[in-house]
Amino acid sequence: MALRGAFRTRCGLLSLLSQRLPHGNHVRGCVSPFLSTHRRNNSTAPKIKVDFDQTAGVSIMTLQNPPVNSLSLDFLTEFCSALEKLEMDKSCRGVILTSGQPKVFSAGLDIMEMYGKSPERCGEFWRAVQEMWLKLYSSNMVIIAAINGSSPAGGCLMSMTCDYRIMADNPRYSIGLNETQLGIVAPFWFKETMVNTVGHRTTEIALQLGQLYSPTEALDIGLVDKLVPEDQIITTATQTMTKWLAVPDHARQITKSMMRKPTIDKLMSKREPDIQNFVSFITKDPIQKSLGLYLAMLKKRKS
Ligand SMILES: CCCCC/C=C\C/C=C\CCC/C=C/C(=O)SCCNC(=O)CCNC(=O)[C@H](O)C(C)(C)COP(=O)(O)OP(=O)(O)OC[C@H]1O[C@@H](n2cnc3c(N)ncnc32)[C@H](O)[C@@H]1OP(=O)(O)O
Repeated sequence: MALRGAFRTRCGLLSLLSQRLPHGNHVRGCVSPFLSTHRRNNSTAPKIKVDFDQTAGVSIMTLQNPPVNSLSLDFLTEFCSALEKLEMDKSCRGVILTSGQPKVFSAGLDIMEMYGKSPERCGEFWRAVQEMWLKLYSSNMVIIAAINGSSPAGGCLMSMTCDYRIMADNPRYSIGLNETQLGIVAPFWFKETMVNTVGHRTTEIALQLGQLYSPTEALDIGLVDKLVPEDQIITTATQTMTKWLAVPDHARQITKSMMRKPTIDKLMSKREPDIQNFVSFITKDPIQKSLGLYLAMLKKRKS
C-alpha cells in the first residue's frame, strides 16, 4: 500500500509537519474545505453484528462500520453495549472479533471525531474510547481477534486487548500503533497494553517510529499469535476458542485478571485526568493542523 510506504519513510509527514506547523493554542472548527465534503457513514444500520452459537457458548462479533470500521463515538457506544450484553449472559463464554469490511479490520479511532470538534465532544469521545478498552481488557470472556485486514492505531489497540490474535497472512495488511505518524501520541494505557503484549524495548521502538508491521513482522515480534490464509481465519479462531474454553473459567479468569489488573487499575484511577489530557492535547492548533494534513494525505492517495 502506498500509504504504508509513506509511513515508513523517515522524511515523511512528521518531519514535514515539524517544519511547517506554527505554535498555537486551542482550536475550534478548523475544518478545511476538502473535509466538508468528506464522505461519512451516517447510516443507522447496526454497526455490530452478533451471531451467538448457544451450543458452543461463543459469539462472533462482526464490525460493520463502512468503509473502514473507524471507531466513531456511535460505533463505540454500540460496541460497548453489545459487549456488555454478552458479558452479562452467563451462557456466552467466548467472543470472536472480526471485520465485515474488505481489507480492513479497523482503521482505528475515527479521525473526524478528533478534528474540528469542541472540547466537550472530544471529552465524550475519549470517555467512550476508554470504556471500550476497559470492557475488552477486563472481560471475563475469552476474546479472540480474527484480524482479517489492516489494523492501525486504535484497531491495533482493540486487537491487543484480546486474549489471542489470529491474522490473515496477506502482506498488503498491516498492524501497529502508528500514532506518531499522525503527529499524535499514544497515551499511557495504549503504551502499557503494547508493553504487556510485546515487551518494553519493542514497544519503545514501535511507538516512537509509529511503526506498522506486516503480518509476518507482527508474528515475529509477538504482536499477533498466528497467521493463516484469510479464508481459514474464522475456522482457526473457532478451533482456538475450543482449546481456551477447555480450561476451567474461574482459573483462567483469575489468571487473566492477575496479568491485567495493574494496567486496568491505573487507568481507572486516572480516568478524568486522562480525558483532560486528551482534550487539551488534541484541541491544540498544531495537533489539529497535523490531523488535517494527515486526512488530506489519506484523501489524496486515492486520486
Ligand atoms: C503530555 C502529552 C500527553 C499526550 C497524550 C494525551 C492524549 C493522547 C492524544 C491522542 C491519542 C489519539 C490516539 C489515536 C488513535 C487512532 O486510532 S488515530 C487513527 C489512526 N488510523 C490510521 O492512521 C489509519 C488511516 N487509514 C488508512 O491507513 C487506510 O484508510 C486503511 C485503513 C489502510 C484502509 O485503506 P483503504 O482500504 O485503501 O481505504 P481508504 O484509505 O481509501 O479509506 C476509505 C475512507 O475512509 C477514510 N478513513 C480511513 N481511515 C480513517 C480513520 N481512522 N478515521 C476516519 N476516516 C478514515 C478515508 O479518508 C477514506 O475517506 P473518503 O472515502 O476519501 O471520504
